[in-house]
Amino acid sequence: MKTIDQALPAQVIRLRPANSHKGTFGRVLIIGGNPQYGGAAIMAASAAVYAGAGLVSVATATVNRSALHARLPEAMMLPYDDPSLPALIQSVDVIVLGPGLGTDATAQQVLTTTLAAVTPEQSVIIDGSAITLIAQQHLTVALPKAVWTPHQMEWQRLSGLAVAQQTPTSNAAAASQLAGTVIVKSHRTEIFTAADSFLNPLGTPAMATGGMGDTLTGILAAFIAQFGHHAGSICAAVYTHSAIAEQLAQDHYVVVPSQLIAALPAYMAQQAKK
Ligand SMILES: NC(=O)C1=CN([C@@H]2O[C@H](COP(=O)(O)OP(=O)(O)OC[C@H]3O[C@@H](n4cnc5c(N)ncnc54)[C@H](O)[C@@H]3O)[C@@H](O)[C@H]2O)[C@@H](O)CC1
Ligand SMILES: Nc1ncnc2c1ncn2[C@@H]1O[C@H](COP(=O)(O)OP(=O)(O)O)[C@@H](O)[C@H]1O
Ligand SMILES: [Mg+2]
Repeated sequence: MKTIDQALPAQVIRLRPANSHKGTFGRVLIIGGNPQYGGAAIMAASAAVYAGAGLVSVATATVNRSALHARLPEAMMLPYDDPSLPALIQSVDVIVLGPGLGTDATAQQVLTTTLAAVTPEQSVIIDGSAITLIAQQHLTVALPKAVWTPHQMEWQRLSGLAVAQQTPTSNAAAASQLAGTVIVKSHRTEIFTAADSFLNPLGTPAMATGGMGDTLTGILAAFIAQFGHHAGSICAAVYTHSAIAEQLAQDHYVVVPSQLIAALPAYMAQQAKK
């Protein structure tokens, strides 16, 4: 397993070309946020906007509309049970499926609609409740550009490996059974691509607070949208999330996801100039 190099974010995060527009930096769609977990979709969308995605939309429960618009006017919104969801899905480059989606019948319907609408060219980050639903039903997801982001409990559900059995070797074997890339999140996150595996050397217990993983999905989506779907972008996104948290944790007991999100543009400008 390779350790992610501290020079990687500067290699991946580039200065923006002068001749560019919002379309240059990719279209991201966040699908999640039921009436109980609207904040998860808002944090994922905020992270995508602040990490530089060109256009960000959110498909979420209707009740979250005002909160989303008040908190993040840059994002567009569609109710996740709207009949035009498949058309919206097909118009974007990167989809985040699952933060705060929940596991009830509505969530199941949204999952089914989304998996039927996505194409193999699209990057799909599968997180949170979507992982739990897919694991419960033993669904096979054959998307080559899937990026799975389970925490250890979600990974237990998906892989069948109890948390105590989640060693790098057994994680790699289980990850190879899934299409795409698997990010097994823990205090030292591991990343498994088809060809390689990587260890994130950063991260702090100040990150152990609800919404931190929702935030990672937005950063991943924005990095893939801007810098391409490859191991470098994915590892740089994971590293950036933890690097900013470590900086903030020097003088903050807990790193609040919204605070990490607000720090993204400055961190990225610094890396782009290197
Ligand atoms: N503000 C919000 O709206 C929030 C919504 N959330 C959403 O709530 C839904 C349920 O997710 P949960 O993760 O809470 O529930 P899960 O049922 O998936 O996880 C249950 C528990 O697993 C335990 N656990 C063991 N090892 C862990 C590890 N390494 N990392 C994280 N947890 C570990 C934790 O105690 C956690 O509460 C997801 O859709 C998620 O996106 C959460 O992200 C929390 C914040
Ligand atoms: N003690 C810790 N040390 C390092 N990183 C942590 C620690 N606790 C949590 N994290 C990171 O925070 C994120 C938590 O993700 P997740 O549990 O999905 O959060 P949520 O679903 O509440 O948004 C992961 O990226 C994980 O690696
Ligand atoms: Mg999570």
